[in-house]
Amino acid sequence: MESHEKLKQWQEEEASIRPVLAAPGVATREQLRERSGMEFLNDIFQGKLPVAPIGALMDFIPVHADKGVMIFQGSPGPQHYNPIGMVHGGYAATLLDSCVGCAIHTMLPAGKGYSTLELKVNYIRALTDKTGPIRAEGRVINVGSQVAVAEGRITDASGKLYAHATTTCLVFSI
Ligand SMILES: CC(C)(COP(=O)(O)OP(=O)(O)OC[C@H]1O[C@@H](n2cnc3c(N)ncnc32)[C@H](O)[C@@H]1OP(=O)(O)O)[C@@H](O)C(=O)NCCC(=O)NCCSC(=O)Cc1ccccc1
Repeated sequence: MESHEKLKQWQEEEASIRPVLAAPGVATREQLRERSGMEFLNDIFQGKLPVAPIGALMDFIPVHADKGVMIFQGSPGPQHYNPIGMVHGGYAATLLDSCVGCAIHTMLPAGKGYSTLELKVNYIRALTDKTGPIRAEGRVINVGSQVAVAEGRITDASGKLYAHATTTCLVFSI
């Protein structure tokens, strides 16, 4: 697909998903415990559970979840800058932490939770307010009974890579 077609597709997908999402908030422990990771994320997509407040703060949304895969989309703007002229590294780190963690969550059964133990980010090229929509795509590498690992990549609609990450998460009963 040509990059301008992909850009249009990304913009249309974001426009169709945003109105369905519920207000930002935090699920109760019971809502978390009784759903598998896929059920939990599907309920967020259907507006039955709140979206993450960090997404509202930093202006990114979930756009896709499947077994082992999670994608967020955002458009970096002036509010995300550091004082030296490009998007703060925390923006990419936040999207990458989100997509790799949720990718792991898609593999967990009901009654299991997770938390990031470690995140390693490589910044390949600077994000700016001209970059346009970007996607952070997380993919599971392995999910064990106690430890899960995943990787994530931030790209624009032309496929240009901006940052990538690996994570180690703890898996535990909730
Ligand atoms: C530049 C480099 C570090 C090294 O790249 P190289 O190994 O030499 O690789 P390569 O030559 O392949 O170039 C790759 C791309 O880089 C571009 N480019 C190259 N040289 C320059 C240059 N001199 N100036 C500008 N751009 C340059 C080049 O055109 C190409 O892009 P293109 O293919 O044309 O689209 C690159 O990895 C990078 O920008 N990473 C992102 C770092 C980042 O955003 N960190 C997070 C923010 S920091 C933060 O927030 C901390 C903080 C907090 C609070 C307060 C203050 C600070």
